[in-house]
Amino acid sequence: MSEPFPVPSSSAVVAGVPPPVHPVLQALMRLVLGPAGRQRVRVSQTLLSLGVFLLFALILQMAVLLGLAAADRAFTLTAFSLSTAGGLYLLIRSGWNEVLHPPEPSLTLVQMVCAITEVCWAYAVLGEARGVVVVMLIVVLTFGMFVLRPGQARAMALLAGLELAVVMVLCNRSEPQRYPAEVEIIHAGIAVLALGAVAILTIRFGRLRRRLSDQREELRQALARIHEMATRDELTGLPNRRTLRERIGQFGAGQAPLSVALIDIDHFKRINDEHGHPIGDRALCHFARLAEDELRGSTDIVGRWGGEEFLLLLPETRPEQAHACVDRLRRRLMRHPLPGVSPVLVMSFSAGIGECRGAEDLDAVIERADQAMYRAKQAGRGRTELG
Ligand SMILES: Nc1nc2c(ncn2[C@@H]2O[C@H](COP(=O)(O)OP(=O)(O)OP(=O)(O)O)[C@@H](O)[C@H]2O)c(=O)[nH]1
Repeated sequence: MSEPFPVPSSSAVVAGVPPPVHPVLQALMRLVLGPAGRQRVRVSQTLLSLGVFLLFALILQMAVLLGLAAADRAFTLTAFSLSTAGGLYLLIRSGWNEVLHPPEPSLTLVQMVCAITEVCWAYAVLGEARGVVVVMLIVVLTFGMFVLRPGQARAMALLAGLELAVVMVLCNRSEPQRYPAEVEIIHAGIAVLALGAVAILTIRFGRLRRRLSDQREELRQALARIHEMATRDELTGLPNRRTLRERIGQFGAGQAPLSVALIDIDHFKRINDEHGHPIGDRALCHFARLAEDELRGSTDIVGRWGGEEFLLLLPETRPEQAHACVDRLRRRLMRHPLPGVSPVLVMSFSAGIGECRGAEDLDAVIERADQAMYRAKQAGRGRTELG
């Protein structure tokens, strides 16, 4: 007989894989919490606060049974707090929170304002047991500890203090025997202490979170820079030799037709000698931009192989087509001298083309392209040879 619930295998437990969830439980979780993702986290947080208010309703009920609170007042407060918490749950579960308040879809501030109001209201309901209200306010403010910005934390603590003060004064005015001024002063002092401490902690926590998030952003940028440095040629911005080798590896052996063209700028030493090294650098960048422009951006790749050598990877291209492509690039280079250089600097290059044949190692293809390029140099430069 099969197990009613799938039992996790010991290897899954050892590997830290979460045990499988029964499909019925999965469907139930989906119904109550919604699909996985950020919204599910928001829904479960709202559900948690609904749970807290259910407990709160039980405490109120106990207070009624013990004769500490009037049943009608407790009922009104319970109805209000459960309907606001339930309404917020439905609002977030339905996804309307993202439509109504996109900048802060968790509606944390709204939830906290409701909770603070209900807890302060309880102060007027609970009579002799009202001391617990300060503890409840701390619980409410603690909910904001992980999400509120320092300014918001201050505002929430201030709101809690103000609302409590108003309720205290009103209670003292309407029922001075039940809410004597001296007891209210002590309660107010304790509330100021407790709310102040939670607010300070929340503000510090908020600053720490901001620092962490800034550091995470710096780290992300640093990683992007490191990745750029590791994969791109610093001078021309083209993929470097390592990246080219990786891309060649990705093509995989036998995925013909793939042509490889090795290009070497002619008499580059002379350019450096006659115009200076900075102009030589600019000449390499000039070639890089023209080559990028000439190739099919989505499939072809041009990278710097080293020095004044460039490599073209031309997938789905036969050697004759690659030959035509390289010659087009040469003509373009001759039509576009390096701007702002006198006397006019017209560059040319020699190229060798290798074709990937069947399951041949791509290093061997590059080697053939290199030999063909050498032959082009030998034959007088400014030409392309097939390998
Ligand atoms: N400006 C500059 N020059 C470089 C760079 N990398 C390599 N070179 C120079 O490129 C020149 C290449 O010279 P050679 O290998 O003699 O070749 P060539 O002068 O191009 O002659 P052929 O290839 O035979 O046509 C050397 O002087 C290198 O210093 C670079 O990044 N910037």
